[in-house]
Amino acid sequence: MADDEMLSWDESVFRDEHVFEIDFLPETFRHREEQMQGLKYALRPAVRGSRPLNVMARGPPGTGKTTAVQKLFGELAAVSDVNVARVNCQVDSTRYAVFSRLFEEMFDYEPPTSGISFKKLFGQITDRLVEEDEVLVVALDDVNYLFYEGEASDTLYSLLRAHEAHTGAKIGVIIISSDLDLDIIEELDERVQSVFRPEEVFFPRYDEREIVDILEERVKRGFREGVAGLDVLDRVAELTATTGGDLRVGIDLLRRAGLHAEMRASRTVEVADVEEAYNKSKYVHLSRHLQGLSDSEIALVRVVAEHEGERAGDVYESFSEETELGYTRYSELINKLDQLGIIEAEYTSVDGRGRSRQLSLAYDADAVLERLD
Ligand SMILES: Nc1ncnc2c1ncn2[C@@H]1O[C@H](COP(=O)(O)OP(=O)(O)OP(=O)(O)O)[C@@H](O)[C@H]1O
Repeated sequence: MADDEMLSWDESVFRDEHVFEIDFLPETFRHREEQMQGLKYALRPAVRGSRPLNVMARGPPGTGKTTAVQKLFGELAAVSDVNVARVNCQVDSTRYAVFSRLFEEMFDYEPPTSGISFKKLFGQITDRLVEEDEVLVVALDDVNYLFYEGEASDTLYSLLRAHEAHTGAKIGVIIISSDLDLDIIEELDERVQSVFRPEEVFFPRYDEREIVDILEERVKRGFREGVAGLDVLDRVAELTATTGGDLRVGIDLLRRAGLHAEMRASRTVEVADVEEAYNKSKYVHLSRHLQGLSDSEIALVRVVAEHEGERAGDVYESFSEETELGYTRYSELINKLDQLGIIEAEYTSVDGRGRSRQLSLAYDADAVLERLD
C-alpha cells in the first residue's frame, strides 16, 4: 500500500460511527410507508382523546417494527398529550415488571421496589389517566418473551380491561412480535381472546434491493466520502439478505468492515473487509438473544454445549447439579431456548422407552461459549 493510502493515527474512515449503533434512530425510514399508515390509522383516535385501536405488529427480526413505533411515538408525543410507553419484554417479562415500567414512564420515577401490590401499582396508573383525562398507548415490544414466561394473558387482560376496573381509563396496546412460529391469538386465554381483536400490521423481510436503498443512507452518513463504494454496499446487502434479511446484520457488517479497514490502516473499505466482518456479524442474533438470558438459562446453554446431542433426561442430571432446579422448570427452560432458536430440542424415539428429546446447540458451540464469557 502506498503511503498516501495509509491511515494516520488521527484519521478515521468514519464520519459518524454512531449511525451504526444499535440505538440509533434513523431520520429516513424507507420501504415502510404502508406499515406506518396502518399504525397511524390505529393510533389516530388517541390524538382526539379517545381510546386507540389495538394493534398486532408482526414480522421477522430486524424489519423495522421497533423503529416504526418509536417514530410514531415521537410524533404523537410532539403533537398531543398522549402518554406513550414502549416496554422491552425481553427485559420486563412479567406482568408486574411491565406495569412497573409503565408507572415509571408516566410518573418519571420508579415505583417503590418492595411492598407495593400489583393492584396498587395498576390503580395508580389508571387513577392518573382518569384524573388527567389522558390516553395511554403501550407498546409491548418483543411480546413473545411474555409468552415464553407464561405472563402474556394476564398482562394483556389487565391492559385491555383497564377501563372496566377503572371507568374512564383509556389504554391502547400495540404488541410487537418477531416470532412468526408463535400463534399469538391462539396462545392467549379465551378471556383475553374475547376482548382482543387487534388491527394487524405485517412487516415483511426487506429484499436485497431495499436493503441497498436503506443502507446507502447509513453509508453516506457514517463513512467519509469515497470510503465505501457500491461493491461494498452490494456485498453487504447480499450477505444481509442471505442471513435472513435482518438489517441489524447489514448495519453491524458496515461498522465492523470499517473497523477492519482501519485495522489495516486503509483509507477505504473493501469487499474483503466485509467478508472478514461477516464472521462476527452473522452472530448478531445469537448475541442479542444471549444478552437477555437469566442465570439458569445460561447454565442450561452451557450444559447443552457440554452434552451436545444427548437426551434431555440424561442432560438433566448435570443441569440439576449446577442449578438445583426441578425437572418441570428444566423442561420450561428447554422450551424457551428452543423457541428462541438457541438450542434445538428434537423428539426422537428411544427403543422401548417412548419418545425423548435430543438436545443440541443451534449454533457452533465455540461461538456460543465465547459470547457467554
Ligand atoms: N426502513 C429502514 N430504514 C432505516 N433503518 C432501518 C429501517 N428498518 C430497520 N432499520 C434499522 O434496522 C435495525 C433493526 O430495526 P428494528 O429494531 O426496528 O427491527 P425490529 O423489526 O423491531 O426487530 P426485532 O423484531 O428483532 O426487535 C435498527 O437499527 C433500525 O434503525
